[in-house]
Amino acid sequence: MTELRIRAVTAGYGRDAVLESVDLTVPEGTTTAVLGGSGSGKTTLLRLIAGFLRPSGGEVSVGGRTVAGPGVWVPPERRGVGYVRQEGGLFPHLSVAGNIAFGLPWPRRRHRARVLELLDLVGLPASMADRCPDQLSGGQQQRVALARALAPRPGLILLDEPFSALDSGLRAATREATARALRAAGATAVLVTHDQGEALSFADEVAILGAGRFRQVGRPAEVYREPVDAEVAGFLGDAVLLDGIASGGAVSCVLGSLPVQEGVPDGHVLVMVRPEQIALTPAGGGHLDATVRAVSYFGHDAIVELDGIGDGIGSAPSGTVVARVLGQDAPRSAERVGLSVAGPVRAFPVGPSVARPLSGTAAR
Ligand SMILES: Nc1ncnc2c1ncn2[C@@H]1O[C@H](COP(=O)(O)OP(=O)(O)OP(=O)(O)O)[C@@H](O)[C@H]1O
Repeated sequence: MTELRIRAVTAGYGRDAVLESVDLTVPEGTTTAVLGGSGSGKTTLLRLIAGFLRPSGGEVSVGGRTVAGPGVWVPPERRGVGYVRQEGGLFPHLSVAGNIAFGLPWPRRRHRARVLELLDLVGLPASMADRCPDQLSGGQQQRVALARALAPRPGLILLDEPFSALDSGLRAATREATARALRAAGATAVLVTHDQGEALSFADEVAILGAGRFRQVGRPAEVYREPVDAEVAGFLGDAVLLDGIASGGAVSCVLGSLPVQEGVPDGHVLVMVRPEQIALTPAGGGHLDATVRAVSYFGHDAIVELDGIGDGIGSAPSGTVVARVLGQDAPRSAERVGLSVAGPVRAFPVGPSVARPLSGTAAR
């Protein structure tokens, strides 16, 4: 089992630093998902850990051994790190067994039993061993790529958006098979993804990368419920953002007076409410009434845009407040409904010099 530690690492291409003095620890046997926008440096981070890129400062250690740092450089093949790419990258001219065996050290490449064990680990039947990659579905190919990466028993596995090319059903099944295989192998893993649901459901910890550094690292429920700022909140899921005034443990905003999470100083704040915190009732049955402006129906749930909300501070004629409800409970457009908010809500202090109109927006 292997811990990954990254300390004050700066890296990039030429003179352009993509990562600036970043720190990250992935405890042994756990998975951290790195979430960030396109171009934020997720792949650069994996290349740095794998040894395909040298840092210009800082230190990377794998299993307590420094693999990159001042005066130290361990080449990729000697780091004991597995890498699974977005497209799997199987060798088309080798069978499934040949691809997996390629990941084994030379003397063991003929060990059929180990190949079959690895197929089983990633949830594929032994009968697939002699197929060619083009006779497999995308999800099966990704599982073979994972088996190949796990073959030499690396302590650390890097997964670079390995599910993103798969359709949603296959994606979920492949993700679950991967999580099971990683647990069974006891591997430490770093998953890079654009998909917040994937990051929150797959990993023990989520690390949000932006502007060259980690903006927040924490357990999924912690980063979802207690994001450090509005931008991170928007990265992790839908967020209704409202101007408000905090005072004595409550905030006043267009949704009324709401209990606020601890530690928010009195004053002007940006209030964050997750859409599922807003419950809809028949008109007159909640704290406030509102009018349904539009409904986006997804089957299992629906997003309901609301306006005409009762008298909070600064009623928000141009802002958007959205609620997430069960699909079967979705109201109709133009219907008048009641709403109430399950607190406490999150709020971010706003500097006194920042003059903002009181309004509401939905970061999606
Ligand atoms: N080989 C390279 N040479 C120069 N610049 C590069 C190179 N590879 C990546 N970059 C730049 O580094 C930045 C980070 O790229 P990176 O691929 O790490 O981002 P990412 O978060 O993985 O993006 P995406 O989600 O779109 O894959 C981008 O601005 C990119 O243009």
